[in-house]
Amino acid sequence: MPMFDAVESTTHGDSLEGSDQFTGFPRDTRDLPSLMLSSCYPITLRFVDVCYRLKIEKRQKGSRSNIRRILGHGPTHDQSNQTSMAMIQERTILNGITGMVSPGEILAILGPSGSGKSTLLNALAGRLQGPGFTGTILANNKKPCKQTLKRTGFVTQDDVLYPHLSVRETLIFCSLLRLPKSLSKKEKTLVAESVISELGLTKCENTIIGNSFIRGVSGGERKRVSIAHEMLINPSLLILDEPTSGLDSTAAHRLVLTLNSLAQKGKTIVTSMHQPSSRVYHMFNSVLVLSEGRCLYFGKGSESMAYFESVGFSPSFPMNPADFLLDLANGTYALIAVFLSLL
Ligand SMILES: Nc1ncnc2c1ncn2[C@@H]1O[C@H](COP(=O)(O)OP(=O)(O)OP(=O)(O)O)[C@@H](O)[C@H]1O
Repeated sequence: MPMFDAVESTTHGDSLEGSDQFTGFPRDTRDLPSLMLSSCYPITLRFVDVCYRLKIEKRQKGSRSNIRRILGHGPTHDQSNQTSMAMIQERTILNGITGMVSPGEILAILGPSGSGKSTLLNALAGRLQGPGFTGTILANNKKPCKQTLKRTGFVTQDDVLYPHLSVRETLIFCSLLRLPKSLSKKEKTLVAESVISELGLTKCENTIIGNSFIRGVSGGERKRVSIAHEMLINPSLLILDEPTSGLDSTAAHRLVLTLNSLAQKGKTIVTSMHQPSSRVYHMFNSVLVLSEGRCLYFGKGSESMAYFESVGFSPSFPMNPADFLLDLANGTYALIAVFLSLL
């Protein structure tokens, strides 16, 4: 891809000649803003057999005594003995998830609530550790190193932004905090301004963020600010947890168009999504459908319907592929349980 020309020679290395180790920004910052959004170090992300198991304490009679404790009526001796009879149960949150996504592509993780989307995104971002986590995650065929993790932007479901700052103040403030010391204050401000323009936030740059008590930017603009916040570090891999939740179909479409334009610039994008419209669905290069922690489908979004038709599942009338996949993942079709048990 032409936009990778600047880094082609270091495709699998972790040193970017002539650029900052932290951000991949060019050291020569004369044309910093435009360069920062157009060049990035390509990351191909592969994940193989990702599993996550949790040990969960299942209390047999504890819930009642817990309520009594909250209400200030401490448990009796007998009840406290019952509480201690807790059973440890193992729960599988992710079960053998495999897939990959390349620079320039959007991988969408679809699935009903509780199917493991956020857990998988956390795993891909290197935020999931502990004995319950197994499997392999590779960035450019290597275990992600510190530099790769620094080039990973993670937009969480619940963004934490300062309600009293304007969009512009928020991004300049974050830019001053997050960008390396090698850049001057003026350069950091330029980076923030360029991100504001890239994310289509110019119109509301002087509006305060706000919260449920103070009126501020709209829900869609707020999501864009969260993405802009991560864009400040010029990530090669951008992971987003439900970036369209709470948005209407048009705002969601606009936001995914923005993600698409970021992907076109060579970024690798992984996003979870609850209920994409069909026009949003068609913008995904690949789709991974989760159902109770298992992978129901991984492949091109455009081929999912043909695949399910080939194994005996097809809707009785034309419908949005995303709705159909979610119906399948929710077990709406009786035979899907049998199909899942064969996976
Ligand atoms: N640390 C934890 N302790 C107990 N249960 C957990 C933990 N982490 C995840 N889970 C459970 O794992 C399941 C998957 O959670 P996850 O947040 O990944 O789902 P999700 O698909 O992102 O859901 P949503 O769309 O509602 O955000 C849920 O049932 C959740 O309760």
